[in-house]
Amino acid sequence: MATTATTAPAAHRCSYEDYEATADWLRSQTEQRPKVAIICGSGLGGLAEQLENRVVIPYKDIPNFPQTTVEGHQGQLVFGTLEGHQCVCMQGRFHTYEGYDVYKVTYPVRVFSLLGVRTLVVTNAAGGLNSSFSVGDIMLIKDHINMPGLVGNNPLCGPNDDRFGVRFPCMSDAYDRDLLALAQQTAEGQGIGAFVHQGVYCMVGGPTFESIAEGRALRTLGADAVGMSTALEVVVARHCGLRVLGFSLITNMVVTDYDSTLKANHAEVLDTTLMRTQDLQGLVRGILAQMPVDPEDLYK
Ligand SMILES: O=P(O)(O)O[C@@H]1C[C@H](O)[C@@H](CO)O1
Ligand SMILES: Nc1nc2[nH]cnc2c(=O)[nH]1
Repeated sequence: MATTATTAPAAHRCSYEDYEATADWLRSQTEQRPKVAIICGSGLGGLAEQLENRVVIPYKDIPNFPQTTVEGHQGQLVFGTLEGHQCVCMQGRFHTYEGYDVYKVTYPVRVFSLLGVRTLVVTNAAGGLNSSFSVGDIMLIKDHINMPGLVGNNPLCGPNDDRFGVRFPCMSDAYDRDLLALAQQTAEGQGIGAFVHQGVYCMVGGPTFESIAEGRALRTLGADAVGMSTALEVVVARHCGLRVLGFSLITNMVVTDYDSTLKANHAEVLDTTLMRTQDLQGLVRGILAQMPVDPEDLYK
């Protein structure tokens, strides 16, 4: 009998023991015990270079880890300290368009949770849909539209493992409002508020960029930016109780006009990340510098 995304065969899902085996192996490679995980988007891996006392572990050496296949994603975990926080950075993430299922794409998030991570910072490169945005703007993600999840391709499909979280997790609070406010305030303090906005990120499957009709439809749905990642990771992070802070770098404007001759392409995406990577790194550092090391102390 044919299987659908909602009834993925158990073999495609990962067991608690798989996640634990990976977490145990990572613990055996470093004494660092990160509380913050950072997933770096396309061309945005430079943030991991900022860590002090770095321990670098290639994905190919990590049990059960997938490999990155996309240009701009290096394929290694970097442990280290940033602004006083013990962090683990994914220099390269996984996407469903690479052929990975939603369980593999989100595999690292549950491993991070088992390692003791409490806060997840996600970054991505995205196409701008909001006509007031410009290329090079930074969007603080205040909400998402999880397009794969809405049609049943959700990493929480299948039997629920209560050791991670509840069967029906809430997503109306997916992006931590206190961290969002701190990010906005930090951006203003750093004098970059003019190109930092808040907005809704829509995840689509890719790897095609949007047709004009698709771009228009997503804008009508309420998306301010569109990309091919992040929402699945955030769903799994919220399921296991992590706080989430998300950033989209607007690397191109989605074409929504039949008279336009612009054509989205990955080279342009990577070029724009070069232009803004320092600002984004500075912003993340500025936020971490003001964030209490113990998340329980946040805003006490
Ligand atoms: O990993 P992210 O979401 O930053 O990567 C975006 C989406 C595609 O992977 C790629 C398209 O250029 O950039
Ligand atoms: N889907 C999608 N992903 C992107 N990632 C960077 N730019 C884009 C875009 O225009 N569309």
